[in-house]
This record gives sequence, structure tokens and C-alpha cells, in this order.
Amino acid sequence: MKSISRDEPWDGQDAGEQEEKIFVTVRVRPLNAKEIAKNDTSDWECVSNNTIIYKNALTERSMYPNAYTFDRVYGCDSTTRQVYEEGIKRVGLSAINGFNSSIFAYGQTSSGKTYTMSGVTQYAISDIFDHINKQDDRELVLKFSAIEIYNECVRDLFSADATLLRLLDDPEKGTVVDKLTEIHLEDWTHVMELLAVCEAQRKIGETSLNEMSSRSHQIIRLTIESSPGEFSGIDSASILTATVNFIDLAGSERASQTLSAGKRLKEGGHINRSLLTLGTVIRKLRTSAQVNVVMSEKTLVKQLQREMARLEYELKNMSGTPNDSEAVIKEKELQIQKMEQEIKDLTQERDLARSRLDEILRAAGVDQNSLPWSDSGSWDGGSASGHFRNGSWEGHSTSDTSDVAVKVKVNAPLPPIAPVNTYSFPKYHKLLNPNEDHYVFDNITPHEFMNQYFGPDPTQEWDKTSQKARTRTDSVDSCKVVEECIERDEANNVVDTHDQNLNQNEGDFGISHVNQSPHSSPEDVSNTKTPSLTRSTSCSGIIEGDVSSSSPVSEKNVVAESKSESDIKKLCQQDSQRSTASVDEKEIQHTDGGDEVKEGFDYKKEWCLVFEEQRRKIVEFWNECSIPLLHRTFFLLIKGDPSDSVYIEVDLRCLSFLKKTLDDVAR
Ligand SMILES: Nc1ncnc2c1ncn2[C@@H]1O[C@H](COP(=O)(O)OP(=O)(O)OP(=O)(O)O)[C@@H](O)[C@H]1O
Repeated sequence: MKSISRDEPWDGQDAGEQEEKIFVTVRVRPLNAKEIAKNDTSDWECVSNNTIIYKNALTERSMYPNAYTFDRVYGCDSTTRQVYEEGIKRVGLSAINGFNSSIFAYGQTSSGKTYTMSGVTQYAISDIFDHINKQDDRELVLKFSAIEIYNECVRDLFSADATLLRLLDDPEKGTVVDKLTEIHLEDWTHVMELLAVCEAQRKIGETSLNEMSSRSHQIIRLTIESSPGEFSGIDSASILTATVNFIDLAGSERASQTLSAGKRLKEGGHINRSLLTLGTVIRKLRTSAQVNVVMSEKTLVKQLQREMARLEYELKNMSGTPNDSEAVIKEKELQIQKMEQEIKDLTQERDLARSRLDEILRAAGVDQNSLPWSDSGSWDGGSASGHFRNGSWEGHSTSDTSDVAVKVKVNAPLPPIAPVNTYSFPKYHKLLNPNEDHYVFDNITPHEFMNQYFGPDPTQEWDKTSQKARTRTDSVDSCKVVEECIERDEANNVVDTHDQNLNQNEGDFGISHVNQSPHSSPEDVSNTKTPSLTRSTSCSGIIEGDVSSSSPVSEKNVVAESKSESDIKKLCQQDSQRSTASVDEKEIQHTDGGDEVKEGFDYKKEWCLVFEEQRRKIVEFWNECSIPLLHRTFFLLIKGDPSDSVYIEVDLRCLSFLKKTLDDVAR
């Protein structure tokens, strides 16, 4: 049972003082004779004045709450008088004060709507009559009309013929029923007669659930016209009108339960559809969405349009403040809007970064003329300067104690994962800082540069993998050779300022000075001697120095063939001249004696593993971040050449940064 009341007040009442409210009550019908005979029990129980619980926790309903709260609930021992007095009366009588109001009975078939509504209607009209009799300053006229909506058709319950009525839109009154009979109420006996006619005229039918089931929606409308009394002195033209609707809706029903077929089934379809529409319209009114025109065309909704408008007002202005759930929904909507905006901004930033990166890579390829985009998996040689040369990697290694640079030439390709101070990015450097010959960017190493601009290295985890791969005995051996060579040079005090200059000017594209890096620490230094570092592992035991040609390389050989400082200088110069020489990956060249030591380190295998892992990760990121196809095509250029590792790393960092940002936003 639902009652609504609101409209213009009269009798000098202030609308603001009037409480506008939707009052919802529930009444439980007692078991009928049939149900008692079947030993049925009621599933519902009123546990307080406003809470009702569902006792039978069937699996079907286990998803739903079992306690419901309303303005008022009434058990099966309640009387209609009680139901009327404790809530509905105030709403019904509000029409006397100029407030339009409606009293709905809504519920499942055979739940007792007609039983309760007929009683409520009588009590309300009776009370209105009483009030009119007491009123002396205004003249009140009561008009009575009744319609039923049956199978989407409107019928006048006081019309002799069965002519269907049309609904018209009046600019002032809203929806009106054309040619509807309105009867002036004379007295209480007259009321009872009219109510009896309505009952007799209304379509009822027998279903398995209700012998006298209402098959139509019934609306009894009582219109109260108030005009100033003969001696009131107020302008007689000011007639005020208010209406109260008593709406007994047909009950919703399941065809399976009502066992309806044929005509009953058709009626049931109309009833359910119209009730569904009514519910949808009310729900939409609440969310301030515009009610669909098609829905408004439904007869029941159209007829109740004024009530709908009032309902909308009530729902939106409930006690002046939105209820909790509405506030939460609004808050969430705002959050969603904000997040959508953030995602939009981030997407733009990402696209911008992507296009810049693409430009950089393109430009780098043009400038260097040496991008290894060939299937051969190795560098072609050519004009590559600085760090990469003829498929080799060159750099200077220094000890933090002596600052002596020992030039190391590595024939093996650059391993894919480079720890701190081991990568160099001549291409980026040249592009971003073309006037500088050194990779150092405001005194930061390329790796720091990468960290600064592309975020932390997402491949740190893979370092472990690659480290594992590199901890093979042969790698260890080869690294030992490098370390021993360095130590040997230190021991021989081959310190020369010229060499230092040489180191700074020529070789810094390679290994950065450990003691120059802000991140350098004793640990870093010691790390440079572990096989896990790129410098060591990628050396593949190839040292431009006095390394014995015998294999495995022994300490003895290294010591015996240590270089003098002039030798080192010479080596550096030779190296820089030999920029176009082709070098076999698996050969070790001794520049002094021309001896060749062949090593069988298969770094390609390792690289393949790591490359596969990186590629997998990149594809993962693509999918997680919904990277556009255009960007993905960039990866087609990466054929798995170890020297591509720098591009892969850049890509990974960008993607991981993007992923992290998106995750943060999502959180
Ligand atoms: N509170 C009540 N006390 C006693 N009997 C009741 C009560 N409510 C309903 N009944 C009885 O239950 C039966 C069904 O009631 P009613 O016809 O009012 O249901 P309804 O909801 O209008 O059904 P429908 O939607 O099918 O028209 C009737 O016989 C009615 O007398």
C-alpha cells in the first residue's frame, strides 16, 4: 500500500509546512480456507512495527535479504481500520487541504488489495464527508468518477455503454479521460451506491488463486472543489481543486500459479506488462532519467501521469536530502567520471610518448645508418661509431683504485640485460645531445638516463634468469681472464694520464667509469667482477691484451703477457682504426702477437632464451595495456638480434611504466 500526497495548499496552509511523503505500508493477509485446508503456513512475519521477515529461506530466494523495512507493516490479525488510521487517513484527507494525493494497492494476485482498498476508500470518503459537514467558510463540492483499465483499454465504470474512452493531454490538467462521467456526491448513501456499481462493473474473473480476481486496474477519483463561502468575502472566481485517487491495481501473477489460459492468460499478460511499465517508470523517475515516450503511452502510466510527476518530485526531494544509496551512487559516478578523464589523459600521454619514441628510433636509424634490421642477426659493420663496432662491443674497464683503463674488445654480442653502468646508448645520446661526443648526459650514465626517463627497469627479474644462464663455467672462466688481466695491469702500474684522457675521450661509450657513477659503490665495483655483469659475461673471455692462446686460459698466461702502458695506448688506437673490420664472434684476437684463441661460448643460445622471455612479456603488456596495432608493428623490426636488446629494453620500460600507471589509476 502506497500513499502519496502533495500539491498546492489552501485554507491558508503553507506548502513548506506540509510534510510531503511517500508512505509505504505492508499488510499480510491471513490464510484463507483453502490454504488452511492444505496446511499451508505464512512465509512472512512482522517482527516489529516496520520490519517484516521472510521465514522460509528457500534456495531460490537465498540471494535476497530476508528482512524488509517499510513505514509500517501489519500482520494478518490487523484490521483495515487500523491500516487506514495509522497512515492512510492523513494522506486521504490531505485533499481537503488542497493537496492532491493517491493511494495505491500493489501486490501479487490474491494478496488482499481489493479487500483493503475497498475498506480504505470507504473510510476516507466518510472522513471527507465529516470534514465537509463541519466546514462553513468554504463551499466544498465532491465529484466522483471511476474507470478501469482492462487490457490496455479505458472504460468508464458509470457508463451504460461499453464505449472505450480516450486519454487526452490537457495543457493545464495534464492527462484527462475524455467524456468521463463525473458524479456529484450527495450523501453517504450515494457514495455506497456508487461504490457498489463500481464493484459490480469491474471485470473480475476466477483464477486458481482467487475466485474473484480483479482483471483490471481500477481508479476511483474523488475531486474536491473548494470555493469561497457565500459570506466569506473572497472572490467567488477562486475555485480550488484537489483530487484523491484510490487505485486498486490488478495483481501481478504467474501464469504457472494462476493456471490461466486463453482469456485469463491474455489478461494476465496485460496486467503484468502494465505493472512492469509502472515500476520501470517509477524507477526511472527516481534516477531523473527522462521517461520514455513509449512507456508514457501505456494507459495506466498515462492516466497516472500527474501522480507520476508528483512521485518524481517526492523521490527526488525525499526529506530534502538524498538517501544514502543515492549519495553513494552519485559519489561513484563522480569517481568514474574522474577516472575516465584520467585514463583519457594517460592514454594521450602514452600515445605521445609512443610517437616520440618511434620518432627517436626512426631518427636514430637514419643518423646511424647502421641499425641492425637485417636477418643475419649481427651487425653489418659500416659507420657505427662509439660503442658498437663491427659486431663487437668495445669499452674501457677501470679499476676504482687505479683509474687505469684497460681496453677490452669483445667479439660476442651485447647481452640483452645490462646491469648498471654497462649499457651505452650512443644513438639516443647523439640524437638528444648531438653536440656532445660522450654518452654522459649531465653527468649521468645512460642507464640512469633510462631510469630517469623511462622508469625503473622492469626486467630486473629477468636479470636473475640471465644471470643464472651466465653462471656457466665457461663464462666464469672467461670473466676471470678479464679480471686477472685488469688486476695484472694494476699491479704493473700502467697508469698514464694520456691513457686516462684516451679513456675519457674515446672509450666512454662503452663501460662507464665505475667511480664516476653516482650509484657506484664498493659493491658495484665488486659486481663488475662477477660473471653476472654484462661487461664480464659479454667479454666471452676475449681480451685485447696479453692473453695466452692456450685454452683454458691460465693465470700464468695472463701474467706473462701483461701489457705496458704504451701497449695499451697502441691498442686503443688500433681499435679505433679497425672500425670496419669483420670479426668472428667466436674468435679471440691477440693484437700483440696476432694469436687467436677460439672460444665456444654460445651466447646466442642464452640470448634466445632471454629474448623469448622479453618478447613474451612485451606481448603480455600489449594485451594488458591495449596497445594499438600501429605500435605493435614496431616490434616486427626486432628479429632477435642481441644488439636489439636496447630497443627491447626501451620498449619494455615504456610498457611497464604504462602498465603500472594504468594499474594505479584502476586502483
Ligand atoms: N485481511 C484480510 N482478512 C481476511 N480476508 C482477506 C484479507 N485480505 C484478503 N482477504 C481475502 O482474500 C481473498 C483475496 O483477496 P483480494 O481479492 O482482495 O485479493 P487481490 O489482491 O485483490 O487479488 P487480485 O489481484 O487477484 O484481484 C478474498 O477472498 C478476500 O476476502
